[in-house]
Amino acid sequence: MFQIQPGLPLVTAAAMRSAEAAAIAAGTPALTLMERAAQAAAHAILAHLPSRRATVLCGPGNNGGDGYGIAIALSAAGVAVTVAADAPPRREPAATMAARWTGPVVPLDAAPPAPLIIDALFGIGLDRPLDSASQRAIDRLRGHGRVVAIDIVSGLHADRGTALGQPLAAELTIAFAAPKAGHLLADGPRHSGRLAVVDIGVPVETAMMLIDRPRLIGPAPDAHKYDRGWVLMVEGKADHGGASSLAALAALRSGAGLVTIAGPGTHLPAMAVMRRDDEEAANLLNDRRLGSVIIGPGMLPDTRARGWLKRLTWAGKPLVIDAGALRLLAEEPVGAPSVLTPHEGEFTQMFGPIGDDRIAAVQKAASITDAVVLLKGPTTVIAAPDGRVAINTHNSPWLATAGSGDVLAGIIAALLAQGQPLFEAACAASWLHGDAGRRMGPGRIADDLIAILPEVLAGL
Ligand SMILES: NC(=O)C1=CN([C@@H]2O[C@H](COP(=O)(O)OP(=O)(O)OC[C@H]3O[C@@H](n4cnc5c(N)ncnc54)[C@H](O)[C@@H]3O)[C@@H](O)[C@H]2O)[C@@H](O)CC1
Ligand SMILES: [K+]
Repeated sequence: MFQIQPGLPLVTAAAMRSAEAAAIAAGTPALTLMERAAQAAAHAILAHLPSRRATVLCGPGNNGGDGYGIAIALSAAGVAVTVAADAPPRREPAATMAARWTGPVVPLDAAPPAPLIIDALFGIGLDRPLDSASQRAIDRLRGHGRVVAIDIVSGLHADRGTALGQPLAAELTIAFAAPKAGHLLADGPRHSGRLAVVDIGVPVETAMMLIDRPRLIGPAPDAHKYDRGWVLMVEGKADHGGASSLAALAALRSGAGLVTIAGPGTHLPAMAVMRRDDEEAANLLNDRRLGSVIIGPGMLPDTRARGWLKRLTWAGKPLVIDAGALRLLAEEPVGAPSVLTPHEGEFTQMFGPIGDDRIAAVQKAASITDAVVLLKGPTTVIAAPDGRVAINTHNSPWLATAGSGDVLAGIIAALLAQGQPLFEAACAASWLHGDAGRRMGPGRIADDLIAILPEVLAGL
């Protein structure tokens, strides 16, 4: 039913450097790349934040070189530009670019406030906290002009998004060739402003992507309810029953044809949901029409949960393992193809502290568990054991509400039951869940997220 778009490629600093090296080896001189970058950035600046006066902060490396190139292009377009730099770059191609600039240059400590401030101090080469001269210039200009960051806000770690110092938050970031992971993680989103990606003729190859809107293909005219996916929800504790109901309903609302709840309770969250006791439900695992299983919402790590995980390992159906069931994985790894959906607390309990490098932490977890791991949070990171990584920023703080995770588990299970591969299902579900969140507002609860899902699907 869904076609998952590959998404926008995302790069680390290392991937960007090898793409650049490949472009240079294929015959494009580094100076040409810098000229293209500067032209494209100046063009974007004139289009998005036109101004008659600008200060360009130029650093010691190629990001600084881009800054000189931008200064040249903006001056040619009639903007009064002052470059602020403590010394011109010494390495090529930045040195050549800087030598072409014949306009005013002042030391960083004298950088004049201007309606437009262009931050070309450091790009993907920043490897330590901002030096004191750069930090002072940034602090002095903060609040004294609209800021455009070149490639990445100076002072953000290109791979982790963590702030190395107190960077100048930008209104617009112009990224070359591809977004960097650092734009989207940790401190990245609140410092980067709008992100404009400009083409400089450097093709990037990467196993990392920014999740994009999935495409919905309606059911075939002769589709049977089983073709639309049959999900089994292993119910949690009766007094946590709400979690299972939310997951079951979310699976139905995101397109599953049929949902069966396994457990001794009596509550049915919708007319279309069937209930079977544990023994009957275990037999369903032999039915080849059963597409996926959710285990964990509302569940305690007890004997029943352990029994189910054993059965599920043996059955081999695609699983969504969430909440209570995650805690059991340390004692009993699950052999079936799985998507694990921990929040930060659960992740830390399972794998130890996340640390600064969120992507590396999730990649490691995927490799240890041989499962797709989806780490929930303001920026969701998903990793597959084969090394693929996806980041989802299409979300909303309204998603931080009780039961929201159960809804996500239900959406993933519906997509798995429809035959989507694990990684793709997790990526698309994360986007759909985020889109529902964006349609929420004050006073809404997880039940409303489910009610919004048809609207989300209709908007695809
Ligand atoms: N990758 C590409 O294909 C292209 C990259 N370009 C630009 O090149 C940039 C990368 O250039 P570089 O590798 O020269 O790196 P940067 O310009 O980001 O900075 C590296 C320089 O800063 C120094 N440095 C690092 N951290 C510091 C700190 N905290 N305090 C003081 N000095 C510090 C380093 O020793 C080095 O001299 C990109 O971000 C982009 O702006 C563009 O010119 C176009 C092509
Ligand atoms: K920069």
